[in-house]
Amino acid sequence: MNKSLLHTPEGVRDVYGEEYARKLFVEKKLHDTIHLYGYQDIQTPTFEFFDVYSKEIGTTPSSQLYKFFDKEGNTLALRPDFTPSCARCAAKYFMDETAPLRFTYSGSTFTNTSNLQGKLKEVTQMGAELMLEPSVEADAEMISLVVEALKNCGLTDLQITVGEVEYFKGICAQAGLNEEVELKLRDFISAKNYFGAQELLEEQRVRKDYAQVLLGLADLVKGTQDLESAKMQVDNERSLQAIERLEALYEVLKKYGTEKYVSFDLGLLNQYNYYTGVIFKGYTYGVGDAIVTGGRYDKLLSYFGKNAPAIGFVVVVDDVLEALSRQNKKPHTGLDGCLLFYTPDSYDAALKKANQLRLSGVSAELLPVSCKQDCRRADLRGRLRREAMLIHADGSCEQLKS
Ligand SMILES: N[C@@H](Cc1c[nH]c[nH+]1)C(=O)O
Repeated sequence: MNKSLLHTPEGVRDVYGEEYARKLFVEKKLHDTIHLYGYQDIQTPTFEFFDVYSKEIGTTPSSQLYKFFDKEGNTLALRPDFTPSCARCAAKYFMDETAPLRFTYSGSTFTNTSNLQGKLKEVTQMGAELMLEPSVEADAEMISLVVEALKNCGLTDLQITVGEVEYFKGICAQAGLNEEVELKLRDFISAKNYFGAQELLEEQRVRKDYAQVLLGLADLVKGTQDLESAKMQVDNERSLQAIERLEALYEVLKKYGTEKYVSFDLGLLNQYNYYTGVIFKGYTYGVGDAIVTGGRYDKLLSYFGKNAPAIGFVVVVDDVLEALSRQNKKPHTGLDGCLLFYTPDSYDAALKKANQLRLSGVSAELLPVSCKQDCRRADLRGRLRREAMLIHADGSCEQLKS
């Protein structure tokens, strides 16, 4: 046998046994919370026409997409991001709808990053999108839902960093930067590469006072009191309105009681270009990257023919699990059911017992006693905690030790 057949490619992995039980548990907790806010499940395809994720849409760069062709010669791409698919789906089935739409979804996303980055190329995401709702109340609902969902999974140390892309865009417009330069600058600022940003601004001969505000973005605000000082730095309407939106958002978050998890950062920018307003990222300790990302995208649906505002988020389920494990908060998933061992003459009694257990909602696996050792070993390997019983012909059960 070719041993290399047992390996998976870089960036994808198997999940089994107790780890998978924990993953399902976390998914259920997230899903239950999202449902409590009235979000309806939707399922979009794992691959779409390439155009759904093209440059104009503003999602993952084309170089990081898994692209392939169908027999008709269409270019297809594996989903790197749920949001464009949801936007397409909403435009297709709810074109004439004017009332708010709430969707939730979960599944894999795929990004073809370099192996050197050591990142998973297939991750499990669960997310929610609130469409046709332009209000600040919608922004607050999304952020508060993120907090509640993560708390429900067992995470307590949470930090939701909130920014507003219009603050940055307002200054860029005032400074006369074209879109290409704006995107470059955004990437430098996101990567906290201030030398790169400075060089770019000098090269573009940006007025000193604008350059100073752009370079100081990350340090500008941490708390709400500082929002006032961020206002003083700018005199363009777009940036001022962005701050006013954050102030209003903070007031609604207080009504939810989630404001203590929130801090503001006007240097928070996202590589996705479809964001048009409030954006946010959620952090906890144990994982370097954000475990949640989201924001407002009021123009994306118009690419699919429907003019409608929207906001949403995704939780990276794999990262939530990693955080829980690093924080020693592995969810307790309870017993995974029973192994019922039978001898050649106790099969009938064992089947009866198994049926009784199943009727009461307990999982029961029937096994010949001859494989007792092997089965226990397999359970141990997957770190499953299952009770084991030997069933005798008279129906009596003998508890087996692991
Ligand atoms: N799809 C975005 C998150 C998001 C959902 N809705 C709005 N934004 C991401 O993958 O980062």
